[in-house]
Amino acid sequence: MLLTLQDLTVRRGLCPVVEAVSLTVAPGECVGLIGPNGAGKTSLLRGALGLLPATGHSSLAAMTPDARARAAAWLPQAREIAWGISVAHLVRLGRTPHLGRGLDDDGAVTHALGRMGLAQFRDRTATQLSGGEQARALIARALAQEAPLLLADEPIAGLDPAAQIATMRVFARLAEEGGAVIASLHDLGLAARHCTRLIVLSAGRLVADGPPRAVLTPDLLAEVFDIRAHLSDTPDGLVFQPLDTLHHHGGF
Ligand SMILES: Nc1ncnc2c1ncn2[C@@H]1O[C@H](COP(=O)(O)OP(=O)(O)OP(=O)(O)O)[C@@H](O)[C@H]1O
Repeated sequence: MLLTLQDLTVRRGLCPVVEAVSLTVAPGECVGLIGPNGAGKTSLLRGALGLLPATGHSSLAAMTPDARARAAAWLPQAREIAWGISVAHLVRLGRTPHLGRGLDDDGAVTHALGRMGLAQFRDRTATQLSGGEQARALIARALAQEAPLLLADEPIAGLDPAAQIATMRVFARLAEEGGAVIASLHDLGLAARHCTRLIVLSAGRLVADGPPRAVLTPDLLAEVFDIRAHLSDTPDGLVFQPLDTLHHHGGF
């Protein structure tokens, strides 16, 4: 297993915002972590990494920082790049856990830039990229780490449609190559099409876990997301379109 969580509970202040979550993630899985705003997705990812205090067990949080940096790459939600360094230099920072180990760091940087369609940007100053380009550069930095597991918090937010699809395909490919990805996502259509498995959080609890077709039922969409949606199997895969809010939870 690349990740094991047992009864992971994360508190912010006195309130548990993630409650007794248990799950395992195996090589080959591209997992979409879904749930409404405030459901606890970021808290779960950060708790699993040991970046937030948590009770219960996380196999990653239990590792030494060096071992963890080789076991898992982390793409946080904040996308701002503060340093006026080249894109290649930024992506190379992802190699930090491996430096001095005689690995092909230049090759890993070039490969990660290529995967994110940034080869022509490698010598540009990172702070002079557009918001979406900066987001792709930060994904490339996480890819350059070449860890078996990637945890990504809303990785496709702010990307144009082509870049969103391409990024989800990169994640699916990582899983096919024997790694695993856990990405928090709000776009349920892309989650349904590209993930092998969806994990649903609602008010800090894991309420569904399985293949997209089994998880995205009308009842779950109504109960957890407060929406009605169209779902159909097509030659292009599962197509999901939100149609309306149900206002069970009051709407705005
Ligand atoms: N620093 C904090 N102090 C207290 N409560 C917090 C803090 N950060 C987050 N919370 C609360 O914890 C809960 C879970 O937040 P979290 O960011 O994990 O949700 P999320 O599912 O990632 O949401 P979103 O989709 O909006 O990013 C929310 O109710 C939020 O208000």
